[in-house]
Amino acid sequence: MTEPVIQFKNVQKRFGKNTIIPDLSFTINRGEFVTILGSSGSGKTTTLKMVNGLWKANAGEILISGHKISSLDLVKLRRHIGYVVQQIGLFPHMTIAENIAVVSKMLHWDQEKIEQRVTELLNLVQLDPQKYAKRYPNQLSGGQQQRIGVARALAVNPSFVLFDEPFGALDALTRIELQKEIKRIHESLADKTFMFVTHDINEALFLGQRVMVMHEGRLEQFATPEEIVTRPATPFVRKLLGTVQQNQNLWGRSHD
Ligand SMILES: Nc1ncnc2c1ncn2[C@@H]1O[C@H](COP(=O)(O)OP(=O)(O)OP(=O)(O)O)[C@@H](O)[C@H]1O
Repeated sequence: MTEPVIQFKNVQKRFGKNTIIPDLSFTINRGEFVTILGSSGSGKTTTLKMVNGLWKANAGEILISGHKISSLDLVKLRRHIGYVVQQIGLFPHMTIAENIAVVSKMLHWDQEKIEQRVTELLNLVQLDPQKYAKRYPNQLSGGQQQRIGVARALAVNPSFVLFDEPFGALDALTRIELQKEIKRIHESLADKTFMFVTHDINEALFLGQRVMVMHEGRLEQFATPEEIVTRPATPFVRKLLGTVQQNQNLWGRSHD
């Protein structure tokens, strides 16, 4: 059964005199993994920030689990929303375990429950708790730090997790490894809704059960990867798909 959990209805977003998003409508269902793909400046991050209330829409309506976002307590809302970004901002003076437990501590979970949860999360992101819990962030590789970012975002069991280019700074092999991990994690957690922003078309098509393609604040297509590839809805989507072919051609030529 599909259950709408994130709905945008004719949402408009302006910064000063600039209209960044003129009129955006879409629905995301519980448990979906949606990727947002688009050119730079197309409004992907702005869209994510409207989901967790960091930005307010200038017009239209945003509904979270059926409630108007304007009627929700934003502090409570954000506890139900994990956020993973490229510069994950782990606290350098805190151990990995302490970094993961920041929000649980704020919510006054007891120590035993916190320790159990940290162990569970380190196992989930495939970092041995014995080995990593007491380390500091600068003792981890970039890929391992991103795994901690994912663990921290999941710490208090949020219903939604927003990812903003989390793997953008990683080398290609680590990136592929983490893409597989995040897909596995989504499959292993029932009913978690993931929204994942990326510039990388392969990443978007691999991860998304549906892919939202944005251009200049507009939704060009919102469909399954298969549909996007076989039936691109607009010239922009077609051009985007063409870049994959162009890269393959470049690669082919350099190996002639
Ligand atoms: N706080 C702000 N004040 C003014 N303009 C902003 C602000 N934040 C974003 N913008 C503008 O809104 C537009 C959309 O930005 P946004 O960050 O959502 O794009 P994006 O698709 O995530 O881009 P990128 O992939 O480059 O991160 C850009 O033109 C940007 O300059």
